[in-house]
Amino acid sequence: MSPITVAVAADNAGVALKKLIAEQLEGDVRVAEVLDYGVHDDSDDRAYPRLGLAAAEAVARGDADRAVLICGTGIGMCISANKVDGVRATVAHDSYSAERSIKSNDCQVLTMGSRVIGPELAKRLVDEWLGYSFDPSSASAAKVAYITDYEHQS
Ligand SMILES: O=C[C@H](O)[C@H](O)COP(=O)(O)O
Repeated sequence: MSPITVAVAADNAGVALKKLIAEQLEGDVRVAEVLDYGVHDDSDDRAYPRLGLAAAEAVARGDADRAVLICGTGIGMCISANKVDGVRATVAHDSYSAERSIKSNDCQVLTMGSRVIGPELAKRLVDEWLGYSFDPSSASAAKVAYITDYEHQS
C-alpha cells in the first residue's frame, strides 16, 4: 500500500490524545500526510460534531484516506462521522475490533474515547490499524456494498 493521508480531529476532551496520535502518525512511513482538523488546545470548546464532521467530510471528498477522531468516549465522533455520505466509522478500543473494522467493514474512520482508553493502547491500536487493508474481492465486500446501496437510495 502506498503512503496514505490521515485526518485527525478531537474535541477538547480528546485533544491531548489526538496530539500523541498525530505525532505517531507523522513519524510513520505508511503515512504521507496528517491533516489536523483541530481542536488544537483544550481552551477551544467547539462541540465534537463540528470537528468530526469536518474530518469525515475530508475523507468523503478524498482529501484524506482515513481518519482518527477522538472525543471523551469516541461515541459522539462515531455518530457524527457516520452521518457523512460514504463514510463508515467505528469506535474501537480493542485490537480485534480495530482489525475487523477494516477487514470486514472497510471503515475509513476509527474513533476512540480519551476517557476510555489509555494512550499507549490507543497508539498501539492505531499502529495495527494502519497495517490492515480491505480486500474488495472478499466475501465481506458485498455486505459493505449493501450499506452503500442503501445510502444511494435515500
Ligand atoms: O461523545 C461525546 C464525547 O464523549 C464528548 O467528548 C463529551 O460530550 P459531553 O460533554 O456531551 O458528555
